[in-house]
Amino acid sequence: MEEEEVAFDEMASVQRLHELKLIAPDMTEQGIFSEERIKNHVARGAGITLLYAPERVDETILGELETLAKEAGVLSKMQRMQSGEVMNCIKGHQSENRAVLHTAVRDFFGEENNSGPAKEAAAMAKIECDKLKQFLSSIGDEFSELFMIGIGGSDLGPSAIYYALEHLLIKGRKVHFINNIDPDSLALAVKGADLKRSLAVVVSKSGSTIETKTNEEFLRSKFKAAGLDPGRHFIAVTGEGSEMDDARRYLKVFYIWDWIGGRYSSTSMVGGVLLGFALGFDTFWEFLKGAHAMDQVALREDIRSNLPLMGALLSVWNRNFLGMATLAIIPYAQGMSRFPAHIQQLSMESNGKHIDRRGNTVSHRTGMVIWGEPGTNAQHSFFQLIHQGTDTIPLEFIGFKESRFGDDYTFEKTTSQEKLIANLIAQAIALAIGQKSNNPNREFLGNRPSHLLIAKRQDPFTIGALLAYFEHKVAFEGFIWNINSFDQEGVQLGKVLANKVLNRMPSMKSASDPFPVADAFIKHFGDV
Ligand SMILES: O=P(O)(O)OC[C@H]1O[C@](O)(CO)[C@@H](O)[C@@H]1O
Repeated sequence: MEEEEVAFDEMASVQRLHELKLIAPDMTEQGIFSEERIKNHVARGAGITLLYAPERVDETILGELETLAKEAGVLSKMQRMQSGEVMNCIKGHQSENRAVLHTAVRDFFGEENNSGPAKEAAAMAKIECDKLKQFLSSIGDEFSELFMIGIGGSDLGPSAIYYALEHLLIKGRKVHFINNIDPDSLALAVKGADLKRSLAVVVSKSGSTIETKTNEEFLRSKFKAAGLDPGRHFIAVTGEGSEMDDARRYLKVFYIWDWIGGRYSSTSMVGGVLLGFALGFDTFWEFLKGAHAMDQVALREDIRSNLPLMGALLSVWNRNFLGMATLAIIPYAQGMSRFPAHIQQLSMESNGKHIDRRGNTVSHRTGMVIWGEPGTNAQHSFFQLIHQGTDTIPLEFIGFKESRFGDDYTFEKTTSQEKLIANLIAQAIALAIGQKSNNPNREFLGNRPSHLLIAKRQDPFTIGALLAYFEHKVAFEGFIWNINSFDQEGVQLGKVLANKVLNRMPSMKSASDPFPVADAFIKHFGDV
């Protein structure tokens, strides 16, 4: 059997980990959360420190998790993925059969250890970067606003990154995100916008997503109504050869290719046009550098210093052995407020699978439900359930030592930034060690695991590294579970049915009910 075919439940390490879960360390034991433990549970790379002392692991468990990583051959899979092998496939069944090369679109920074498909992909991506640089300098100050139209992977990552780096917004520039098919999004965005000085970037890898197409036409109609030629304002980012690949309709067309999955595409032109326009090309370049630095970390053979692999192993431990179904991503940084939504798509669209890489139904759990909100706000809303509810919810905290603007205030001897980070640390400790009390209402059971991703500041390099950390963490989880993390067949059925319902709607309209929702519902069920 090939290395990549090892079924999760058949690995010897998996059997041993099932035994070890029964003796997982009790974090509420006095003295367990020692300085030595904290020092021994740290990994550093690409400017990020991963602190995982609050997880329910000890040396024996970590050793066995390392064996699991080796048995599943995850490092060789990561290497093969980054060098352009076809990793997006289901053997013996029709599937996308593609390379997975999002790492190539940021592989310009020196190591150049790639050859073959990865090298070719990097060269194609570099041409798009050069095109972008040239385009941005050619428009000068002609445009001050940008509408970004796209949905899912063509929106979530770029907008999450934009908000994380918004403090670097070029003076006088403004961006609007239009994703939902809800017409109110667009109606609100164009209110007060100066269309004469606006660009619109339409992002769709397939070039055929109905929400994006509709919003594009809707926005074009606004430009036309203002007496403007959309062809002088609209830019496309799309798959080469897609129906949007039409230079006559756009001021400029930028390309992505089928070897970049939508949710893994933020470092391609999918994020590039928006980030370059809003923050400047050099900022975008620094962001790519950070992502590339984490790509290198993901190849580290020493598992304890491979941050995304360690993150994946901890999640697999919590998911498959300690039985946890969800994971909360809690950034202690308001600018990161859209990051949980991006990681949610990245992880749930990738690892929401119940078949393995041969099409067999798996006998183990796969992707977790991902959700989250920034702290400290989250503490004042749903943390009660995390502390004292009946489900154990692991957490992935993100924090920065410095604030973005450096504009802070000392109140009662500490700054706001210090209060923010103190809260993060306090939550991780409180959730792990709990609190004993004679009053059951004041008792905290503890043993609620978490780990912390800490960096100096929210700069472009760090945000790139954090993005790539999650991309690789998700891929490593998929490698361990032996599933294909790179397709998304599950979202197709809904799209097909929505079109059927839409096609029927006109014939069902009547004077008394121009929007026959209930009838459409009944008719459709009747047909199934
Ligand atoms: O970039 P496109 O082709 O418009 O797709 C948008 C999104 O829709 C999906 O295909 C899911 O419907 C995502 O995977 C993708 O990120």
